[in-house]
Amino acid sequence: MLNFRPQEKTTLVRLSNAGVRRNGRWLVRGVDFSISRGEIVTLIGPNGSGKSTTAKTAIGVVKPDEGSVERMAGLKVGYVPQKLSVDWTLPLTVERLMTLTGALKAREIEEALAATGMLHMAKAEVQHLSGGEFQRALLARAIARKPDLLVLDEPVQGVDFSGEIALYELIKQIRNRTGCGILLISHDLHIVMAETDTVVCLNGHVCCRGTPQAVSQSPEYLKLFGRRAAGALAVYSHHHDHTHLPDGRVLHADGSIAESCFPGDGHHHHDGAENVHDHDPDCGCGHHARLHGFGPSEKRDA
Ligand SMILES: Nc1ncnc2c1ncn2[C@@H]1O[C@H](COP(=O)(O)OP(=O)(O)OP(=O)(O)O)[C@@H](O)[C@H]1O
Repeated sequence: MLNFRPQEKTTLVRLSNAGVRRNGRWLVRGVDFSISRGEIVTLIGPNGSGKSTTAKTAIGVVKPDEGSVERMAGLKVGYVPQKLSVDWTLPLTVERLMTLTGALKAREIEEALAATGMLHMAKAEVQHLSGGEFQRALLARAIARKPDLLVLDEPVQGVDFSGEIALYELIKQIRNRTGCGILLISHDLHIVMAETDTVVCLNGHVCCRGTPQAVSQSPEYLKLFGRRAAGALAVYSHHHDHTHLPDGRVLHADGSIAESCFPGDGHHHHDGAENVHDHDPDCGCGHHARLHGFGPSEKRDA
């Protein structure tokens, strides 16, 4: 059930040509995208491609060294980082985890835990939670202050496939109920939430972007995981034709090495005609995405 008015297209955050440089190396460069209220943007990319850096830049934890980041005035962010610095040797209940970074009213804690299906575990020790329960507890903490933008850095880490589907379902429900914008970081290059409006693939810069669309039905997949799984996940498959070396230089498919990688640098090849070029045709990056959606034929409750 959609409780917010989707026509409200308020831009929450906009990155324009944003770049972050550390120790003489560009961690990310030329990043352009925006997130509006009710929108889901997913960042994908190989390890070290700059996903977390980009997310931190979007919320203001990291300042861009070039380009700009605009945020809606008074933007409230709920952030679930990739790693938590918590002393796991100390006892910590789910309830206490909720207030580690700031006070919350009992009612706010209760509502957030209920929304993530964790109310019955309020008194449970965090150390004993399963991977899926732990991620739900972190989600509860992030939504408790009713953020305009929810930033989730790998929210399905340590969660099995069924748990992953359930978590994506929950994230979708939170978006539908509150109308917040969601910036998701996916550790998986191939699987993103089907509800994602825009997938931004990073590899030190924006390689490509696209909309995960349901274009096919896989009987094996549906048999294995059921129809609900088909509605929750889509596959976004593509490849990179260059690798970013540890020193920041770029190794291209033809073996040549360049200082940086930008559209029109002449080091990218184009795929065969069978690929669907679903990203910005002007990007010129030479990366092409093919979407194999395991799509639902039925209309979802978005
Ligand atoms: N503060 C920093 N100073 C120097 N280098 C950094 C800093 N933060 C990140 N890096 C480097 O920047 C690159 C991008 O890191 P980032 O964590 O953004 O990538 P990622 O795509 O999120 O990676 P992963 O999938 O492994 O989590 C990495 O090579 C990382 O070592």
